[in-house]
Amino acid sequence: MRRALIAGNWKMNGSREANRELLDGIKAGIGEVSGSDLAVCPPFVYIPEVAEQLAGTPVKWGAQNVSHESSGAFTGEVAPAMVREFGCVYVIIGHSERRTLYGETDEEVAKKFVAARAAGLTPIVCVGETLEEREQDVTEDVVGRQMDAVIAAEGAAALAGAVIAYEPVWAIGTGRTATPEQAQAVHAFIRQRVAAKDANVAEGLQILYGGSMKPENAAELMAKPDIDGGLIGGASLKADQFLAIAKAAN
Ligand SMILES: O=C[C@H](O)COP(=O)(O)O
Repeated sequence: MRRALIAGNWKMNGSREANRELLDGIKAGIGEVSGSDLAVCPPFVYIPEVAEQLAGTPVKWGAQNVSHESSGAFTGEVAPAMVREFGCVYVIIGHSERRTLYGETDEEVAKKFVAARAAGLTPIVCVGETLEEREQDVTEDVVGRQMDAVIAAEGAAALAGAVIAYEPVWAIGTGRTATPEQAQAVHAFIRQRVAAKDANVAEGLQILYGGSMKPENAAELMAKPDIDGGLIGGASLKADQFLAIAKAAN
């Protein structure tokens, strides 16, 4: 039985004050969450303060991106070991905003996956198709290609302990959620893709759904057999909503 993970991707949002308020709210309600693990991924600069505020709580934290390099002349980049030093457990890799707005390729995502693991981080690898790709009926081609790039990097065994997030790009921040059936179909496809290489790893793999997940649709989505939690954007910025999503997995 896979345990659910509810991870908040704060994206480029927050302030020191707003973060404190949000984390205070999460900490106050965490006692009612029993069926899932929780994590938040703030912007880099807030990681040290978030680490202090969450120390000793069951809530883990992570980064939204990392370099595939470990050190050197890479202005503006942050190495995996650096965020690990501040207690990050997770790192989001290959979010569609990174792929679309910053040109990250499948190869780059695969390199970051390798670097993150080498530093002891748990990568949350994002995959997903655009609306145009869904309409052209090439969702499985796109997601399969994105998965294969990661699998090829170090073999399927490297996915043991990693996390995949299926995020249909057309559902991100749009209020338009994939139906539980649409999401389940792609989640099952992802698991199958890994199972073709390593059935045990596939069975244990946490596959999160992301894209306008909110308290109203979380239970229905997570009731599907291959949906093991959520990568939450907008709703992770409100403690009550984030906790309600987490409780939907109880
Ligand atoms: O990483 C999170 C996803 O991009 C989902 O964002 P959203 O919940 O605001 O649609």
